[in-house]
Amino acid sequence: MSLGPRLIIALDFPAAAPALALAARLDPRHCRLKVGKELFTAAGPALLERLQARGFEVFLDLKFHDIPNTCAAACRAAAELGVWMLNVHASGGSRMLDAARAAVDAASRRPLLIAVTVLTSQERADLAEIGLDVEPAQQVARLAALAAAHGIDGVVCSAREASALRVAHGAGFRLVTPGIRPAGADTFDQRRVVTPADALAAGSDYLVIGRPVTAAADPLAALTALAASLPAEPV
Ligand SMILES: O=C(O)c1cc(=O)[nH]c(=O)n1[C@@H]1O[C@H](COP(=O)(O)O)[C@@H](O)[C@H]1O
Repeated sequence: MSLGPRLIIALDFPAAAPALALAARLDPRHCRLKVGKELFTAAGPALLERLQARGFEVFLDLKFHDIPNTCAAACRAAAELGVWMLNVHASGGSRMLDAARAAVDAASRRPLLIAVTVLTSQERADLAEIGLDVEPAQQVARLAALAAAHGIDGVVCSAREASALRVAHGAGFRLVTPGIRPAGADTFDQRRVVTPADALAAGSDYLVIGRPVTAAADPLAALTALAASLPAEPV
């Protein structure tokens, strides 16, 4: 099974213009694009249409987390935008996951439905603060098992957890890993970071990369260097 381009560039921009400007320098054969809360709130579905018209597959990262009915309706609306992938929070629980899955299953072009486990910006102390006295890896394993049991296509996690999840859930379970940082790069607010090559070696299917590319003085050069640090795309 070909997974297509493994790199997903996070277009975390405040408006359509800088996002389109970067997309114009990228090749849909080499990467996919992620549109998240900031850009989608600012630019809306029209931007998705423009990116998709340029041949990009889009991960719409709105991390829905709500009562089952509301979450399912949001997933239905997102699927109608023709996106390749969308996500919900696994911690919304099994009834929410079932409702989200039923909504995407009914779509004419079914997107991949991915569940966010523990945000890559969180470490043990962040979980303790919200009443979870566990290591992130343990909570990720729990939430991934819940997602898998409810027919979700995969999870967002740190690549630190990827090898254990690959063993637990097998080859078809998509592992989407943000918190990717080339060695020595600024981690910013991320905590569970992994280098691009280590993330792939650990079994990540897709590497989500934002600021190491988008905040670089020359984003294209940063992306080229990053891609060069990886083994050739498997086909
Ligand atoms: O769902 C996501 O994409 C996501 C989940 C997560 O646990 N951590 C995480 O960083 N993300 C997103 O991945 C991107 C990472 O961006 P950088 O930290 O700039 O590389 C951001 O757009 C985040 O919203």
